[in-house]
Amino acid sequence: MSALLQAEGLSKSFGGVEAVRGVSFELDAGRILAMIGPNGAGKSTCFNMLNGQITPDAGRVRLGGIDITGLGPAAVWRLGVGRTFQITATFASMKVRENVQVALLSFRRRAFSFRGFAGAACRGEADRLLALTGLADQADRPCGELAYGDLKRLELAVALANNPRLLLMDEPTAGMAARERAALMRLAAAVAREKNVAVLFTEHDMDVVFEHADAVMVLDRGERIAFGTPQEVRRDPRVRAVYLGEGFLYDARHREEKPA
Ligand SMILES: Nc1ncnc2c1ncn2[C@@H]1O[C@H](COP(=O)(O)OP(=O)(O)OP(=O)(O)O)[C@@H](O)[C@H]1O
Repeated sequence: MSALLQAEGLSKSFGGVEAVRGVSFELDAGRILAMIGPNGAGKSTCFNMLNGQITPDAGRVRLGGIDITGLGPAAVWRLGVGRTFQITATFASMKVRENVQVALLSFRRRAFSFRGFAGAACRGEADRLLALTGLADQADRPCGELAYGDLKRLELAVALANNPRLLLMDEPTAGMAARERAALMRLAAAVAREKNVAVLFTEHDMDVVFEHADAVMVLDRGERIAFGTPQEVRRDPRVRAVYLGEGFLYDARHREEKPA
């Protein structure tokens, strides 16, 4: 059986800059893939080609065997690609539950009005998503009052509203304290397994990457330079060269990797 997500030879240039060059990879349902690389490696451009924000110059993207290359973000979202953003994207004045309801209504193409928000629409389903993401007891609070970690959970609940088969998470733990980071990624991993959702995330925190990803893809200057299990990638000489001098290969959790 073919993989849920198949990216084949993706390329994109901006003027003279080749942001992504011939990147291919596959991702199965229920698996978690981290995409890492130094600043400017092409991670965001790759992400944007997967969710339809950018049309590749070359290459194809297939989801469940269907070619989605060149479709816009709304069409890609409808086909089952959810996305969380680096900057939290919720409506501050609305309640937590209402934010999820709006996402659910939007997916069902049902009309809603901000002034006369019905309150009852999709309420049960919204509450199920809030329970799944550990926010049941915050459902009636305005989003503007939430702690940052809870806002990120809410983003995850909103991203799950279209029942995605693939979830794209752009630096999901940016700005969070270490304990919160681990909790959010444990949650994302649990959701991936429970709902058989494939997760692709970009991340600068290597502890998060090595602890939560099933596989890691490394980009450098637009090219894929490594793909494998966290252990394989950590040992890869090209990856080591790219990250030379950065502590992540030798951090406290992987003492066995520390050079003598
Ligand atoms: N819209 C754009 N116009 C011009 N150049 C761009 C555009 N988007 C990206 N680039 C360039 O393409 C290259 C790859 O950028 P991209 O943002 O994809 O990298 P990244 O790995 O996500 O970086 P970071 O970790 O800093 O977010 C960079 O050289 C960047 O300057």
